[in-house]
Amino acid sequence: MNAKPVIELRGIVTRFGTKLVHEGVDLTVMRGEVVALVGGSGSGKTTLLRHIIGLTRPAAGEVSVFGAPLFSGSVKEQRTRRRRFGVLFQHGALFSALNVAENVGFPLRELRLATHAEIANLVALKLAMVELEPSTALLMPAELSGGMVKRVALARALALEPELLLLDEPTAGLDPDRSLAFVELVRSLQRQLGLTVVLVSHDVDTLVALATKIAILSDRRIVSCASLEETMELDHPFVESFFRKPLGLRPLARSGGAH
Ligand SMILES: Nc1ncnc2c1ncn2[C@@H]1O[C@H](COP(=O)(O)OP(=O)(O)OP(=O)(O)O)[C@@H](O)[C@H]1O
Repeated sequence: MNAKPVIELRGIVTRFGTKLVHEGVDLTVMRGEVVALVGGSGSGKTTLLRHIIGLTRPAAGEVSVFGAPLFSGSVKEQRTRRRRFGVLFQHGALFSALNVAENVGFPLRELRLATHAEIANLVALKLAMVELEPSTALLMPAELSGGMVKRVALARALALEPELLLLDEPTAGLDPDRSLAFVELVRSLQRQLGLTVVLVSHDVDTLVALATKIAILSDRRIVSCASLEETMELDHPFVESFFRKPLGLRPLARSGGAH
C-alpha cells in the first residue's frame, strides 16, 4: 500500500510582523495528485509553496515531505529529500548569464551528479522532453520567448528526475495558445512520469485542465480540498467569484482573508 502522503502540512502558522497570514493550515497531498492552491490575492499561496520547498519556515506547525519533517535528519538526508522535488518559479527565474543548456544542467552540476558528457546528454533529453529544439541549448534567456522560458525552467525543474513538482503561476504571462500548449505539456509529463504536483495559479483554465484537487486558502486556512466537481458545489464566496463568474468578469482578488 502506498498510503504515505507526499506532502503533509499540519497547523501551519505564518506571521510577517504583526500580520497573520496562515493560522492553522492543514493540507495533505497524496502521490500522483495534482493539487491547485487557490485563494484571493495575498491569501498566502506563494508563501505556503515556499514553506513546502523549505525557503521559509512557518512560525508554528510542521511541514512533512515524503513522510519526514522537512528539516529532520542529517544534512545528507535533507539534501537527498530536497533532490526529490523540482520547482518552477513564477517567470521561470532562469540565470540570465547562463545559456539554456547551462541553466538546465545547473542542478546536476551543482550536486556533481554527473560528468560533463552525461550532463550534456541529460540536458538534451530534458530539452526534448519539454519539446524544445536541440539548437535552443545555446541561446541565452534574453533571446527566448515567454513560452520558451517556461519550458526551459520546466526542463531545469525536471533535471533531477523529481517525484514532486511545485509550480508557481506556470502560465502567467503566456498568451492563451502558449498557455494551453504549456498546460498540455505539463499534463502529459505528469502522467508519463507519475509526478505529484502542487501548483498555484490564478488561471481557471489552467486549474481545470490540470488539477485533480482544488485547495482553497481563505481566512488564513485551507477551507476545502476537493475535486473540481465538489468544489463547484461549495457555497463559498471565493468559489462564486473565481469559478462561477463568466470569463473576463472574474475578480482575482476577492476573499483573501488575510487582509
Ligand atoms: N517576505 C515577506 N515579508 C513581509 N510580508 C510578506 C512577505 N512575503 C509575503 N508577505 C505578505 O504575506 C501575504 C501573503 O503573500 P503571498 O505572496 O503568499 O500571497 P499569494 O496568495 O501568493 O498572493 P498573490 O495571489 O497576490 O500572488 C501578503 O500580504 C504579502 O504581502
